[in-house]
Parts: sequence; structure tokens; C-alpha cells
Amino acid sequence: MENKHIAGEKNLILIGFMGVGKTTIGEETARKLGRPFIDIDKEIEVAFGMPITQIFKEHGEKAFRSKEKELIKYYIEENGKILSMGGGAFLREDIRQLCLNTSTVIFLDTSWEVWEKRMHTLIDTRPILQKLSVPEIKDLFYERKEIYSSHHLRVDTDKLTPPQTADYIIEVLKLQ
Ligand SMILES: Nc1ncnc2c1ncn2[C@@H]1O[C@H](COP(=O)(O)OP(=O)(O)O)[C@@H](O)[C@H]1O
Ligand SMILES: O=C(O)C1=C[C@@H](OP(=O)(O)O)[C@@H](O)[C@H](O)C1
Ligand SMILES: [Mg+2]
Repeated sequence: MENKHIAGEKNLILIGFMGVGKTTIGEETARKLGRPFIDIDKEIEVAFGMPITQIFKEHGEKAFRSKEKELIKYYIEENGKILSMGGGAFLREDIRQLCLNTSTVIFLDTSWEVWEKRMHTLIDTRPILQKLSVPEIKDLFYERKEIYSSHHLRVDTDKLTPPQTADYIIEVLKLQ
């Protein structure tokens, strides 16, 4: 009952480190609930007309972050959606407060050990990872984990597939 009150028709926002499954699980949760799904990264790519790696190369991270903020503010305005955003967006205090005050924020928590095995599949499409060594990535992983500790619901994804994670979110928040 209490969870239903927390979630209501508020937007659900998935947060967590790069590659923990925010996009995949967000899409799956939206499909199961019949709610609209917005992936902020996808919208940024549409706005620039190019993939994220190219945006970073041609326009720089600053331009990327500015568009990211603009689009989050735009899409958060209306309730009822499932939103996934890039792992870096939540680092900004203003975005973090906006998300926490308006929406149900779900932290997808993957252990370093599980994430490290997936890392090689992520590098090509995550410019932030490309310039770091593995020990530096590990430091960033734990640094960011502290930021993601501000959330409404934490899901341990280590032993769950994306559809199982979506089912878990729906069940715990009593959504349907
Ligand atoms: N729970 C999971 N188990 C196994 N693979 C996963 C899981 N969640 C995501 N993945 C895989 O990890 C990759 C990154 O997922 P993605 O949804 O893009 O993450 P994010 O949006 O958090 O960066 C994809 O190839 C996806 O299939
Ligand atoms: O954490 C970050 O700074 C970023 C995460 C990426 O999204 P995912 O978290 O979906 O990989 C994407 O927004 C961009 O490459 C920057
Ligand atoms: Mg994503």
C-alpha cells in the first residue's frame, strides 16, 4: 500500500552506472505496463542527429550535458512515463533534486564483479569509459555509487535478467 502511494502515476526514473541496464529495463518495464518510455540519451542523439560518441567528439561533453539537462526538464514535466537517463545526469545536484522531488527514482545496483564482465561490450558506445584505465573506471564506479544512494527504490540486478528486473519493479511498487 505504502509503495503504491510512493509510485502513483509519477514517472519512474531509472538511475545507475553506465551499462547496468537502465535503457533495457526501462523499455521492458514500460512495455509491461503499457506506459510511454523515454530514453534521454536516445532523445539527445535525435536532437544532435548523431550517436553519443560523435556528439562528444564534435560538440564536446559540455554541449551534451546542456542538452541532457534541457531534455530531462522537458520530459519530467508530464507524469505517467518510464524514463531512463545516462548515468552521468544524476551527478548534477539540480537534476538529482528534480528527479527525487517529482518522480520515483529507481537505482539499478549491479556489483563491480558482475559489471566488470560486461565492460568490454560497453566501451565503444560510452565515451566516458574510453579515456579511463580499468582501475580508474573502478574508482568512478564506486564514487558514483555514493551519488546513486539517493533514491526511492534500490534493485540488486546481479542475479536478475532485464525482464525479471522489470517484473520485480512492477511487483514491489504495486503498479500493474
Ligand atoms: N541484468 C542484466 N543481465 C545481463 N545483461 C544485461 C543486464 N542489464 C543490461 N544488460 C546488458 O548490458 C548492456 C547495457 O545495457 P543498457 O540497457 O544499455 O544499460 P544502461 O542504459 O544502463 O547504460 C546491454 O547489452 C544489455 O543487454
Ligand atoms: O555516465 C555518463 O556520464 C554517461 C552515460 C551514458 O548513458 P548510460 O548510463 O545509459 O550508459 C551516456 O549518457 C553518456 O555516454 C555519458
Ligand atoms: Mg542507457
